[in-house]
Amino acid sequence: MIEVEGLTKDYGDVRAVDRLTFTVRPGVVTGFLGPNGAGKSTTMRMMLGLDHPTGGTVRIDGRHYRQLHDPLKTVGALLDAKAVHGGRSARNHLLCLAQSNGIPRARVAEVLDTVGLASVARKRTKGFSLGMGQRLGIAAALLGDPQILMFDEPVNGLDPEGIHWIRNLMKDLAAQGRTVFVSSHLMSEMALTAEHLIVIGQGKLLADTSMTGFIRENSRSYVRMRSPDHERLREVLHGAGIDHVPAGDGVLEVEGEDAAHLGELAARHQIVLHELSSQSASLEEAFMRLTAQAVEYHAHENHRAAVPGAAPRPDAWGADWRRKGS
Ligand SMILES: Nc1ncnc2c1ncn2[C@@H]1O[C@H](COP(=O)(O)OP(=O)(O)OP(=O)(O)O)[C@@H](O)[C@H]1O
Repeated sequence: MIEVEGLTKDYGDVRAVDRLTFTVRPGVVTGFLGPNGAGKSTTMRMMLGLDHPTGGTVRIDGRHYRQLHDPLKTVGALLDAKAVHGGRSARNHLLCLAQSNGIPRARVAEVLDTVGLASVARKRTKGFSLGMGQRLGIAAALLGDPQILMFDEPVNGLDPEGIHWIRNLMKDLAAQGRTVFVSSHLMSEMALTAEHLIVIGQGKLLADTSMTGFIRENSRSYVRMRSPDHERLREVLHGAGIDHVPAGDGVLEVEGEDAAHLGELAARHQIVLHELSSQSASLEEAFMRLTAQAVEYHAHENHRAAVPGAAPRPDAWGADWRRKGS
């Protein structure tokens, strides 16, 4: 397992990671979520001994990364898929890694096969597509057959087939009893992949919970009602002491009541309904609600999404979650 305790990283005046404490356990895929600039990559780099913490510790199977006898056989990582020498073939890249880490050559063919790159193994990697590069990075992570795997944004830029493949691979690795820690900004993807979640914002831990618990605790369930007799419906709801919020287009949103009760109430007052539907928030909404105050980079047109207490705006997702500097 991976144990993070009080992990802190300052870059000058910027506190990128702020006293993080959590444990990543084997047997499940653990998703690592956070807005751009939340500190995910910095945390992963510190886990792998690539950055020095300002404070705190990371233990991998009880040891610091630098104390591991066979690092590649203990923990495999995909951090930056582009960090490959473009002049080398995929096979040679992996052979070099295998040789310098005491891994049998035969393992190279195995992992190339696992990631579906066997047919292009002798091609230079500089001609590789983004997806092929990601697959090669994953092959390198799997090379030492490690029990612990860390992937930073593994589905970035992949097509649906590639995303589907990585999702199944993560689940298979976890089902084999391995520890799988994966960061992503694709919430919908994480909902399909991860069973446990670590959520951070501005370097701080916001949630350490199961996926179902996270959605239950942070999402909002409500009923959408729409009637041609909008004003009268509002009066009836008001008269019954039921809070409701107009959501545009004649829609009213009601929290804390079930749809059947609201439908019967409308029927008793002979109010025609054009819509009566129970809504429960997706992971995207839950995540945006939780991190609304910790989002570092906002789209200009959607400030509302980051205002504390403002209603979540899933439609603002793509804009809010653009990479810094893009
Ligand atoms: N080498 C560095 N020097 C100075 N500041 C840095 C450095 N690396 C990261 N930071 C800052 O630390 C904070 C966390 O960055 P980090 O890249 O870890 O976040 P992230 O969650 O991985 O973001 P993203 O999703 O955009 O990749 C940001 O404010 C970033 O600007």
